Amino acid sequence: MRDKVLVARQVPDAFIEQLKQFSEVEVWQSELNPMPRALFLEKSKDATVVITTLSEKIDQTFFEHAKHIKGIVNLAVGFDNIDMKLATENGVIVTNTPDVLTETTAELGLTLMLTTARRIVEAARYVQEGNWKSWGPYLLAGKDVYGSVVGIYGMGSIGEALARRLQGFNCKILYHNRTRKEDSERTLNVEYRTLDELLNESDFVICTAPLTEQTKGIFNRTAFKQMKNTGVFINIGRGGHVIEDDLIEAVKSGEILGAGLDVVENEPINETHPFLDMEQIIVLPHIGSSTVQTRNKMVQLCVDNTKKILEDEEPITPVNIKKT
Ligand SMILES: NC(=O)C1=CN([C@@H]2O[C@H](COP(=O)(O)OP(=O)(O)OC[C@H]3O[C@@H](n4cnc5c(N)ncnc54)[C@H](O)[C@@H]3O)[C@@H](O)[C@H]2O)C=CC1
Ligand SMILES: CC(=O)C(=O)O
Repeated sequence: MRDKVLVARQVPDAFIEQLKQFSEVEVWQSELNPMPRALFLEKSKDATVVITTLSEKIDQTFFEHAKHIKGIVNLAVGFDNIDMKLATENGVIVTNTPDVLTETTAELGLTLMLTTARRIVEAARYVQEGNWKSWGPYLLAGKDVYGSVVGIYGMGSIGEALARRLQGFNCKILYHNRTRKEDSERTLNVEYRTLDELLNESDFVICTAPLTEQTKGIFNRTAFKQMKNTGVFINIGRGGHVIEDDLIEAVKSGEILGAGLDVVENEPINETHPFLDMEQIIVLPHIGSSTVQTRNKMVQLCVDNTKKILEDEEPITPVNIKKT
């Protein structure tokens, strides 16, 4: 019998055709809505590989259902949806999609900085709503990215790609990372700081770290208090890095100027979320990697990783188990 691959998010047909060349395939037919949890668990029962997104939680319940599972192929570089300890204990290979999305996500990070600093969303809405009758409130509202001090929290692939872009804006670039990166300091002209120093000194603080037990809730009341009153917080990491009530309080009380968020804690949010009442908080619907070219590269990498796992070969981008 052929192995079954369960694809939990609709992807272009050409990729499904590739998968069908070496496996049975079941696909959740919606690009927009995640596969319902009960259905995902049911369909995982006879799957050898599942191709997942951040919506699919891979936990104890999953492993109780997916008795034949060999690989979890995550359509994302972040894998905080997966209990890695359990996966490894169960001998299950996990793969992700590093590198192919780095430049696109950094580009979105820079876009979000510029958008937030120059208040592009509110200014465009002001015109759309027919309010541009005289030189309005946005004439004196912007903040320069050019020449500013930018603190990058998490100097990995995306952090470095962002640093390269910010050089063109003549920024002083500070970073905080789990381990100090002396090579990057030399090649990218970035300076290491403790997190406290980074928060104190930066005009923009941008989070590009993975969500882990150590980074969860790191942007909280204490952190925002350390930032400049004119400081802007940008998050392209994960919503879980931020205590959202503390961010709202920090912006309302003027402890920081504003925030641009590509990610929030419970995605998607609806119009009742308090962020959406606040002009100085811009929220995007988690589109860091969302260009057609990059999403296609991510899916192709998932197909290639799946094939390797089914052929008992080392996958291209494993997160945990390496064959010796
Ligand atoms: N908004 C979006 O659409 C996207 C968001 N992401 C997020 O960005 C994250 C980073 O992606 P990459 O740069 O490709 O990963 P990466 O693994 O290349 O870089 C992560 C960096 O964070 C550092 N780090 C880990 N724990 C830390 C800690 N406790 N304190 C300080 N630094 C720490 C690591 O040492 C590493 O340098 C992903 O895990 C994901 O959560 C990634 C892609 C798209
Ligand atoms: C899309 C995303 O958030 C990731 O690749 O981690």
